Amino acid sequence: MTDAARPSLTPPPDAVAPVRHPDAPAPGQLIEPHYEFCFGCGPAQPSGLHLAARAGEGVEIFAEFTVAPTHQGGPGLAHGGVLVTAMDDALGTLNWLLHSTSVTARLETDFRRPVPVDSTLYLHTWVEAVAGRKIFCRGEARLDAPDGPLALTAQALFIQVPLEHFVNHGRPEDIKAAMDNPDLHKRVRAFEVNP
Ligand SMILES: CCCCCCCCCCCCCC(=O)SCCNC(=O)CCNC(=O)[C@H](O)C(C)(C)COP(=O)(O)OP(=O)(O)OC[C@H]1O[C@@H](n2cnc3c(N)ncnc32)[C@H](O)[C@@H]1OP(=O)(O)O
Repeated sequence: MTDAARPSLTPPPDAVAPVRHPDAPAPGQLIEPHYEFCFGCGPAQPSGLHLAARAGEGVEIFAEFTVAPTHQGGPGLAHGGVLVTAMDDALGTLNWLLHSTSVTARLETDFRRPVPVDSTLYLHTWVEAVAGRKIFCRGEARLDAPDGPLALTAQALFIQVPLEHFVNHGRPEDIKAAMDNPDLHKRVRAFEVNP
């Protein structure tokens, strides 16, 4: 599908190039999960994807995820929704490079080839442009090597939200537990910018 057919995912004429925040993780640095119970990257989520993400040189992320038997859709194949989750998380991790908090408003994914269990998906996501609160991003995922066959491509619109977005909408006991966690406090401070 052409960009013209995806108007809400195409940056408007007044959009600007993304700026890598001066305190963004250095290129090659492993990025800490934003939340230990995140289904995408949280280490405390037993059946989660355990996505491992690194900052790139630009406003970009390189991430890896190995498909486990718990991620199956068809026999021996990754579930499409799981692959979208991996892409969503790798796109969400771009927040660290902009030092903003944003959430997925729209995510369009093209599945280019089946992804078998035990294979590793190499994801690359980047911010294409920013227009006010709107962050236009793209991603691709390749099979078993950073330059392996293309398995997934995606285009997304993220919208910047204040930290209260999470506090106001999350289940209260999880918000309280997260607030009581000093490690999370440290991470949240990195995002203390007003959209
Ligand atoms: C404490 C831990 C901190 C962790 C931080 C890191 C978190 C990382 C998480 C990573 C995890 C992975 C990531 C995840 O999984 S994030 C989880 C999945 N996403 C969500 O739960 C988001 C749910 N949606 C919302 O909360 C609201 O709808 C948002 C906040 C998105 C917008 O509601 P808000 O009331 O604020 O704004 P608005 O409605 O005035 O819209 C503003 C503008 O945007 C345009 N628009 C809106 N939607 C769409 C759309 N679908 N297509 C096209 N355009 C759309 C809209 O037309 C308008 O444009 P314009 O009229 O101005 O031109």
